[in-house]
Amino acid sequence: MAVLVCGGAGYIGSHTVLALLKEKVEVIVLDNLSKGHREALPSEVKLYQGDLRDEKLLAGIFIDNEIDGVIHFAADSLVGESVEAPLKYYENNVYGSLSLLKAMAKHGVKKIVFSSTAAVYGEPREVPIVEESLTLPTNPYGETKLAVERMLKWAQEAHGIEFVVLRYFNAAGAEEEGTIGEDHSPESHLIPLVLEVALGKREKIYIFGEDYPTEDGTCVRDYIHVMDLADAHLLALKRLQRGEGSGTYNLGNGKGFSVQEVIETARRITGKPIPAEMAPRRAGDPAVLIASSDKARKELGWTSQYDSLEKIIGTAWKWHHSNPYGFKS
Ligand SMILES: NC(=O)c1ccc[n+]([C@@H]2O[C@H](COP(=O)([O-])OP(=O)(O)OC[C@H]3O[C@@H](n4cnc5c(N)ncnc54)[C@H](O)[C@@H]3O)[C@@H](O)[C@H]2O)c1
Ligand SMILES: O=c1ccn([C@@H]2O[C@H](COP(=O)(O)OP(=O)(O)O[C@H]3O[C@H](CO)[C@@H](O)[C@H](O)[C@H]3O)[C@@H](O)[C@H]2O)c(=O)[nH]1
Repeated sequence: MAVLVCGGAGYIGSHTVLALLKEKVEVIVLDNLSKGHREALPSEVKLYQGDLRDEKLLAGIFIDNEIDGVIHFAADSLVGESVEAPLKYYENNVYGSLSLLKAMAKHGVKKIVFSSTAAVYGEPREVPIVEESLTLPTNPYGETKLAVERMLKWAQEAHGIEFVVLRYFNAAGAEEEGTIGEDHSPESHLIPLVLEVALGKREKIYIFGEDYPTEDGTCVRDYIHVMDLADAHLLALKRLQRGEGSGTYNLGNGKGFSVQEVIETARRITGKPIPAEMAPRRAGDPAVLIASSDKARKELGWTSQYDSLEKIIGTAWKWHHSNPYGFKS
């Protein structure tokens, strides 16, 4: 089977490509390299360097390749930026997905796995968060992801496109051998920033808020290893192949760690002091985000291999330590 991976040169996409290749799935990647890296992909992978919104390019890809299914990672995904530039998010995330779904409907491709996010829930009313929890995004990023989720539902009804929506919590870590890892520019995620301090690339880490209603006052998040996410995509594709129908799944470890706990764990793993300084809250940050992934375990057969913060930060450190400047291109 051949799978088109949109955004496959990005962080989670490139790790998923590795998992697909391991299972001998033929992979075709579409990525405009706005955030991704050619180097993150094995040389044998066919890369179309172009944009999801380029309808001619998409038509060509579907005509030239026998594509059985699509995994769709391509999006802008910075919460803060989305508040400042909401239309950019509607343009890329909603219009890009619309363009993809139109091409799929036209070329008779009926399976898609879509990257959604915990940000669709907004400020949770209960933790752990289950899939039926209220979806009330507090920023345009989450709003655009929810809009695509709804578009998928209608595309299924009208065009028979079956979907698996995966709502990831906080992706972190790197492929075990340290060959690929996270390299965002600018970087905004906590774990890579903390490790950049350990590497001496940054002076200190700023802790955004110490007055949250949590045990140590800092925000709590559910960190999930990128290879566990990659596995979930394979399982989602298999579910669609078995004809078990569409579904929406949370993906997290079901355990929350505070910003302070992340920093302390990174200090232990790296053996570096990692200076930290308190800073004001970051707009739009919920205090606690923890997933219930029971549905993914039950219906996809998903399990987490990297279920401790030590394992997650350990693999991230291996990547950052041996590639302090990330990918070359
Ligand atoms: N990283 C996380 O913690 C996290 C959590 C929840 C959801 N997600 C979602 O998962 C997906 C992947 O996240 P990531 O961290 O790997 O991001 P990323 O930025 O590393 O990867 C996205 C890739 O898509 C490409 N891209 C973006 N717009 C494109 C377009 N119009 N045409 C072609 N290519 C395009 C980028 O160049 C990049 O390679 C995103 O959809 C994101 O919203 C990420
Ligand atoms: O320099 C920093 C960076 C982050 N944080 C805090 O660390 C936590 C985690 O932040 P970050 O790594 O930026 O992740 P989130 O903002 O939680 O968002 C991630 O996880 C969400 C799902 O939970 C996804 O929707 C987003 O795409 C993904 O970026 C938050 O409380 C931040 O306030 C700091 O204190 N200092």
